[in-house]
Amino acid sequence: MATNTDTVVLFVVGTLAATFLLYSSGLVIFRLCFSPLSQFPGPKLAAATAWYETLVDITSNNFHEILMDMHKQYGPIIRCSPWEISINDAEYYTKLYVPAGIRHTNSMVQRFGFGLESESLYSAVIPSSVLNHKDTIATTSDHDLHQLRRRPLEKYLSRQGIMQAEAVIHEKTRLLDERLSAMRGTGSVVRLDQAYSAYLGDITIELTVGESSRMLEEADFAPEWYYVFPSQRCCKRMAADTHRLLKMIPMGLIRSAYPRIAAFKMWDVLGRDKVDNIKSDLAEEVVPQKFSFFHTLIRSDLPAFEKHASRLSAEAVGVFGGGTINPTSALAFMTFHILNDAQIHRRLQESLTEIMNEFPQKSPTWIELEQVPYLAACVKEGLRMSCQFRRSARVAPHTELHYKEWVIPKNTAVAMAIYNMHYDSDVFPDPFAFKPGRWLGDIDPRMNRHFAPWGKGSRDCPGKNLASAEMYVCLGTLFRPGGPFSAQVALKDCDETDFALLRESEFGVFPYSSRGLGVSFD
Ligand code: HEM
Repeated sequence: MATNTDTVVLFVVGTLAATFLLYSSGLVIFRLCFSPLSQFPGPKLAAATAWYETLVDITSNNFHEILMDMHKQYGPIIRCSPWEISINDAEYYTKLYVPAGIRHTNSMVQRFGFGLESESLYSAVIPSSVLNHKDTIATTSDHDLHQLRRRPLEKYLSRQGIMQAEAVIHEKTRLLDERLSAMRGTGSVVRLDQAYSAYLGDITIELTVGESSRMLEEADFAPEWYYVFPSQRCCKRMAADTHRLLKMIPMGLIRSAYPRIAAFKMWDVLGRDKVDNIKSDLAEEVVPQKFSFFHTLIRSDLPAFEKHASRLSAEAVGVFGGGTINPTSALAFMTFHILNDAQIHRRLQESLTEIMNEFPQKSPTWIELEQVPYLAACVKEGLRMSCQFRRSARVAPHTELHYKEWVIPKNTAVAMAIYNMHYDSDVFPDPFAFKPGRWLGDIDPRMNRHFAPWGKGSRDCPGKNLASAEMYVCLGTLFRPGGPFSAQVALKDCDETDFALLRESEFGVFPYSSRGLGVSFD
């Protein structure tokens, strides 16, 4: 027999369930019939609830493909979530992703599931407040604050800025070249992807905080730094509290128990330590060994709240990550495909004969290497394929946007996926194949319009010149005739499956089970 308490519990649960149902139905009816976006075409399910995309993210991670199919079915402009429009028309890319001088652009604060706000699904799992990452350039939504934060980095990493700092790239490239060349004929096997992450980490850290981290000199190329990336993805699946706990456990203990997690912590600690060092150097008027971004930033006239230690260390972590993760994936991806195809390998080597003929007495500059057509073709093809897979929506807070006959209300999130443009089979036939030759000769002019590996506008990649210089100098040096890859090198314990880009992250990443880029020098 039901007691009074049971009746009360049943009543409360029933009322809550009914309220929830009523609220959800009302919300769905509003979104489908009365929202200012209700006139836009697209699947009703995606317009009704963001749980649709959230569930795809959790189960199959292929929303970018589903989005492409939606465009095929409903046309170039669709509503892809309750609050977001997606456009698939490369001609519109530069109209949406505009420089700061053209109009104000906020980034979209991502929402998921019930519509909770979060920078991404990732930071919904580990809130950015836990990582202190919410105050970085990349995670600042408001246009004005974003510009204030971004301008100094943009200037420091401009084409001119990188040309001045190029000596660091050449110095590290020679070191990498010497280490790999010394292995020739020894039968040694090296994890080239780890070597690249040490190389890129050393350059980024030296340029941004003025001191070398010397990972390239370590016997095994500092695998901890390399594992920061997969460990970040591993932590992504954990609860926020796990990360909070991690912060309390001594580094040595974690390192011995689970080195990959130690890498994640190391990243955080490094950001804080470097910023603290610079602050105390500046207080004691110690002259830095090398000019650096953070020295300039801390000395600049930015408002004091912008120079708060926790914000700056979060920014440092962001720049170290941006400077290592994407370029490592891109370089390893390109190197795999070049080594995996004897014809591409031979052609690249031949194309470098003339420009590299005075090496090591003289290294050609990044700008000179950009002029080698086949090298440029390999870099472009690699960037086309290892691009950003998720879309980055932009919001024009003060103006309506116009696309063909459509008027998009102001303050609406509008996105265009780089993936849709880079993998469009009309423009790039056989888009999943690495074919540098497609970039040579009289190319379809649409290819350049579809190509946006760095994004565009006021929030494009500020590291594009640095990354580009690194890729040209590194590939040009290592693949030159007489270089480390001109002797008997073979891919070791890896094949295409290890480099099949996963779309689960912002950018295409290698599968978690990837055996990495093993190369043997026989
Ligand atoms: C192959 C190498 C790289 C690729 C393909 C790449 C690509 C991108 C893209 C597409 C964006 C725009 C994301 C968006 O629209 O939401 C971006 C943003 C960013 N990248 Fe890169 N990047 C690379 C290397 C670097 C490097 C070397 C650095 C730093 C030294 C860096 C730092 C950043 C930062 C801080 C942002 C955020 C910019 C903002 O929100 O204003 N990236 N990157």
